[in-house]
Amino acid sequence: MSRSACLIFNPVAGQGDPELELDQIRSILEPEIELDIYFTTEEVDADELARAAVERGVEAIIASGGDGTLSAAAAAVVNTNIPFGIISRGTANAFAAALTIPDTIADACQTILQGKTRAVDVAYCNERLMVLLVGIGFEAGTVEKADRNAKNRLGMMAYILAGIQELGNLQKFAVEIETEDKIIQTIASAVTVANAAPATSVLAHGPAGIIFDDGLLDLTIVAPENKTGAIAATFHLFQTATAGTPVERDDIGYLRAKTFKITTEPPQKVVIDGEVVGTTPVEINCIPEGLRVFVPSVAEDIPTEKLEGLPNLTVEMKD
Ligand SMILES: Nc1ncnc2c1ncn2[C@@H]1O[C@H](COP(=O)(O)OP(=O)(O)OP(=O)(O)O)[C@@H](O)[C@H]1O
Repeated sequence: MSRSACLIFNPVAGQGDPELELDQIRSILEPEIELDIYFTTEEVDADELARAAVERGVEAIIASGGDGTLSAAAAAVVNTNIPFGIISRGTANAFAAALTIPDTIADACQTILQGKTRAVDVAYCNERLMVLLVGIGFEAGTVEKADRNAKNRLGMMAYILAGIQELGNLQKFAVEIETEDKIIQTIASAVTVANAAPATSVLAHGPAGIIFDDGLLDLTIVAPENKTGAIAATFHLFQTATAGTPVERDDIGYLRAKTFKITTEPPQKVVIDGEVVGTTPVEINCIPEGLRVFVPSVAEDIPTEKLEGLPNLTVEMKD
């Protein structure tokens, strides 16, 4: 056995049985990787454990928990060049979906065993790390309503129901957005700045695709007139995010930049990678290739050919 890693494990994440899940991780990884295992507690979070691991000079850091655990651990690993492994066991698992990493324990462990890494961008939002996205306005209410209890009872449905409830409270705010080369002022209900985003984070999907290693961030402004408009806008975002096409509604706008300074009137709550962490104003700066992540060695490319299933199909390969 020549490889070693620090495994940071959140024993209360998700809705599974943590003992069984840890056994499964150990049974797959330990034949090849010597694991030094640390548990998060209410007092000691993944960030603190990962910082200590970086100081010990570990070969790799693997975090296992929900998006909160993964984001906290990643904060300590940024700009260290230490490879970072992700084993998602949370409710939303947006991290894995956005970075195209498998979200089952078995496949996530295989990805780490394969050993292939890829440099991905990250960003700092008011000095706090963001790997996925920052949500201003609408998203905070959704995250606050989907608390630990609701997630334990309902899983992913907790977020969906909270989102529907929040549509009833839709608030508008004045926003000023400053990039490297422009200043924009408008009225919005949600502003989302994404480095990487799963298709389920519909409010981030104004542009056709969010690329997590292009050195840029994508900002989407959603500004519906009323609740009916909000439902129509959300549905349109859902359709375009799924199809990978840009939005085409007057009440949704988007732009791409390295840096965003955002102020709102009145101040709005800010959600970073799924956690409510303060209020506007925010300054968000992209850190190109700041995190080295274990990724599947076979990229999950969109297939360019599909023939099987066609009637009376024959395929003859030419010399
Ligand atoms: N041993 C523990 N006991 C109680 N709380 C813990 C413990 N370890 C971590 N936590 C808390 O768990 C939260 C992070 O949970 P995490 O995001 O990993 O899982 P989740 O909430 O199930 O997933 P998701 O973010 O996908 O909804 C943090 O607030 C952290 O303080």
